[in-house]
Amino acid sequence: MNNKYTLGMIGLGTMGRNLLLNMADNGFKVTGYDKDPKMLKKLEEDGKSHSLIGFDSLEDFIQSLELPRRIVLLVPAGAIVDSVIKELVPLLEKDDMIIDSGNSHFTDTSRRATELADQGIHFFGMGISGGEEGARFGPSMMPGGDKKAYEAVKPILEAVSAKVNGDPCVTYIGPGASGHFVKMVHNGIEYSMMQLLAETYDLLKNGLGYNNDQIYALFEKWNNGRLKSFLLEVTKDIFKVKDEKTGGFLLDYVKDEAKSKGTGKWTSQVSMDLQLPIPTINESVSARDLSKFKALRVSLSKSLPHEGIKIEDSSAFEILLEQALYFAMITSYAQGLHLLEQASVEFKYELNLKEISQIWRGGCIIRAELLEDIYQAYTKQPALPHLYADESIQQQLKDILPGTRAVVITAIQNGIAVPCFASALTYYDSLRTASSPLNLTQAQRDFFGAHTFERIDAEGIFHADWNSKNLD
Ligand SMILES: NC(=O)C1=CN([C@@H]2O[C@H](COP(=O)(O)OP(=O)(O)OC[C@H]3O[C@@H](n4cnc5c(N)ncnc54)[C@H](OP(=O)(O)O)[C@@H]3O)[C@@H](O)[C@H]2O)C=CC1
Ligand SMILES: O=C(CO)[C@H](O)[C@H](O)COP(=O)(O)O
Repeated sequence: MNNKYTLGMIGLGTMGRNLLLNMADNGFKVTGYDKDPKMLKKLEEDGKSHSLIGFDSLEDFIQSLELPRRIVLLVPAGAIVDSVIKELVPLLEKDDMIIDSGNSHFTDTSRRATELADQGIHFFGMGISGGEEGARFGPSMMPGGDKKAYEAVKPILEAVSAKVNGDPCVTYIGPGASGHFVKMVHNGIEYSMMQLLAETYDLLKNGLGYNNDQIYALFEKWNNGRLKSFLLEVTKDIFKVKDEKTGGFLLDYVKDEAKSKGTGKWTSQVSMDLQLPIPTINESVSARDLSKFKALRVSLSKSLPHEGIKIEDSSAFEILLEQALYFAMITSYAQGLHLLEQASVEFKYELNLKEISQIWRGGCIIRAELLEDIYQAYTKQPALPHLYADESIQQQLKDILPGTRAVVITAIQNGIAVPCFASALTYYDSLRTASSPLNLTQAQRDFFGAHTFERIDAEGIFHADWNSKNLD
């Protein structure tokens, strides 16, 4: 009888431990390794009912796995992944598999896959989303790269993933580092949705003068409608939590400086490289970075004070704000999906946006009712050039556009910063404009740098002497 383990996890922190417990719940014979003995103890305590045990020796851990070995890494992204791989490789045999499930940068994943393939080891990058709860009870997973390696873990991944209408929230994403690329863009959308909820909070608190109980009630109402989503659900709950120290609301004592681990920034960086604009996601990255200038903000708030104008009709504004939030959520997904489409061409990822929207419907941080409509849009037209091109999305955008404009105008009049709301609206207006003013940009470039331009009435490349020509 084979007493070896089917799969081994390296890194038994928040994600690794919970994913391993989930695998054990689903009847898989699994084990883990962590360099921190406390993590092993915690795994064994939490996994008592499955007699789950871990190893504190990497050699023993590797020897305990059946061949070819299936090893999942859930360690912090970056240099740690390289150092774990370096330690692992001398202990592995040809055809063993390493699955990096952390938030690794996609270029690191490409490099590691190439280096390991040279040594006969199958490596693939797999984004995972859902946080602690998701890992424990059903995440969404985005595996890409070595298909043979994926096939070897597919039954395990399908069993532990979240399910929507019986469909597992995991699918083979595509070749190369596509799995990590898609997870990175997922996080870009996540940043944007989080910033939109923060701007909504600002408008309710500082525009309407709502207290935390009122905001909770409104978010709860919205979460029973088309805005229903994981992020709105957890955000609403934050408004209920009391601080043990002061007895007030904990949120009111949290410092307004947002941290980040890099995935949002990477999404913006690659969008610039691919010249595929995602301005609302970019604004959400900048908003976190701007928040870090707390001392400067405090000082400028004294020298540049602003008298806020209170919004009078709160009931009417609530309705408009719900529309604006929905508009900007659609736009956040639209930008992320557009970037995926471009990256698919550029990096030959063979991405299937229908399947990606399908596996995002459950388990992950950006899961939302709206993803069902998005999934339907890509089911109807797999080659949809942009989410805005879908008729049913267009109908929804038309209905909520006036409300969105009203909210952005009101915010600007009241001096409330709404970078993501404003940018979503401006993105929409830019994309629905057949004749943009960028003919002027081309003329300027040709004027000062002889950069040439194209004409709308003739083929070819042109240059003009703008200094003297046709002066009236
Ligand atoms: N937390 C989340 O919600 C999500 C996280 N991720 C990604 O998953 C990855 C893991 O995240 P998370 O579980 O939160 O991180 P944690 O820090 O909770 O867990 C990582 C674990 O790996 C251990 N570790 C570090 N170096 C080694 C090593 N050389 N050998 C063995 N074990 C090691 C750490 O030990 P020690 O602490 O002693 O260093 C720790 O126990 C990251 O890439 C993260 O970005 C992805 C989706 C969601
Ligand atoms: O991947 C995730 C969820 O999908 C993580 O929660 C993510 O690392 C959070 O990112 P950041 O720390 O930059 O806010």
